[in-house]
Amino acid sequence: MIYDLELINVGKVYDNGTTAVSEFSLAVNKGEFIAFLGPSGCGKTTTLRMIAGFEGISSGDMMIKGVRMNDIAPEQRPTATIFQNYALFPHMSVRRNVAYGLDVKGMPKRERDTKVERILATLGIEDIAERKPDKLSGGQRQRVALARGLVIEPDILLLDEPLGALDANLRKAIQNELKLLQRTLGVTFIFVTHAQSEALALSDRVVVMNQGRVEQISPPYELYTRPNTPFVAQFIGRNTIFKGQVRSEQADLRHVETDVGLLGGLANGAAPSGSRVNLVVPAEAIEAHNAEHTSREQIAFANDGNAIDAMITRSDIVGHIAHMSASLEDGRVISLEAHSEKYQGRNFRPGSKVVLSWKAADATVIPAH
Ligand SMILES: Nc1ncnc2c1ncn2[C@@H]1O[C@H](COP(=O)(O)OP(=O)(O)OP(=O)(O)O)[C@@H](O)[C@H]1O
Repeated sequence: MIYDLELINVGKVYDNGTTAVSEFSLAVNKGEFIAFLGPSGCGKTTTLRMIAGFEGISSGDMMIKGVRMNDIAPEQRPTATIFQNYALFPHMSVRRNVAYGLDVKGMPKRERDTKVERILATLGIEDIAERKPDKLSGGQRQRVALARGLVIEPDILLLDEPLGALDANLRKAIQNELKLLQRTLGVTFIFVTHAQSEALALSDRVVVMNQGRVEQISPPYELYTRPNTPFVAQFIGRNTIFKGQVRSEQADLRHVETDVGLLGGLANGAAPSGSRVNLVVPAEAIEAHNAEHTSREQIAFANDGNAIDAMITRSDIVGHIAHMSASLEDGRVISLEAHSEKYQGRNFRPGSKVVLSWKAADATVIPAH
């Protein structure tokens, strides 16, 4: 199988001895939208720059369409890069900025002009084609940068926090456009971002990085519902993590002895009896029941044994989402989230005694490492 992009155990050690990336492996299919997500300094930009050829690769191999790229100069690679600051030429009009990459390739004028007009139309920026970048809005500059990258018809478009300079509303609008554009053109996108919601909303698969290493590569929903590592469980979504030891196993189901009792979830990876694990429960999976109306035993019976005593400490409805916090017996405060309709007529005020439950299928058991 030939992938559009393949990184095989890629590593980067900078000249000053900093190890920025270790054993990064990833295989990307044509037309996939991949996001690199992780905290500042985890190696996202370094990896993107190695793919573009702006940084050398210290170990491993990088292939594009089956051809080894390690020693190929950036301009010889079938990639284009969009930088956060867009790096537009200030003295050139939009049209000339977009044409620049084709001029560098020595493309004949007619062919060049046809391609430039086509991409200006695709991005809806024909009417600003004669303007200079300083006469454009943030969103328009963003589109020009995209046009400039896409006009050379790269196999892979590399985007380094391309929406970082935009305000929240525009960011949302451009996210949708970007996704549509990528789908229409079928170009492979590799997108670097700090913003979790952006990575989850846009990409087919997310690469979560931590300290230069890949933690997990999964489609957004899976990342959200089935984290593979404690880091991902803490970094993505709003999860509660119970530490404990596996007491029993039955197919994927595990019962885990924790500080607040025996709790159930589905194993993601090896979690044999006796092993130390984390039980990860998403805020959306937890339901609050009024402790005065239903017994803990009844709730446990209906929820695979998952029923713990708690007290509501905060309860807010924001839009149509109910956000609550509850303190557990061990003093820990955890988050719950649900569609507000779910709790209509049930008045959970701070101080209310509740039993919290979730289905084992909604919780994930991962090795503690
Ligand atoms: N030119 C360089 N020389 C030495 N170390 C560097 C260089 N560039 C980056 N680093 C280091 O490599 C590590 C990874 O940096 P990188 O910029 O790839 O992270 P990042 O995930 O993109 O971070 P951010 O989200 O803040 O941009 C960091 O420890 C950083 O300090």
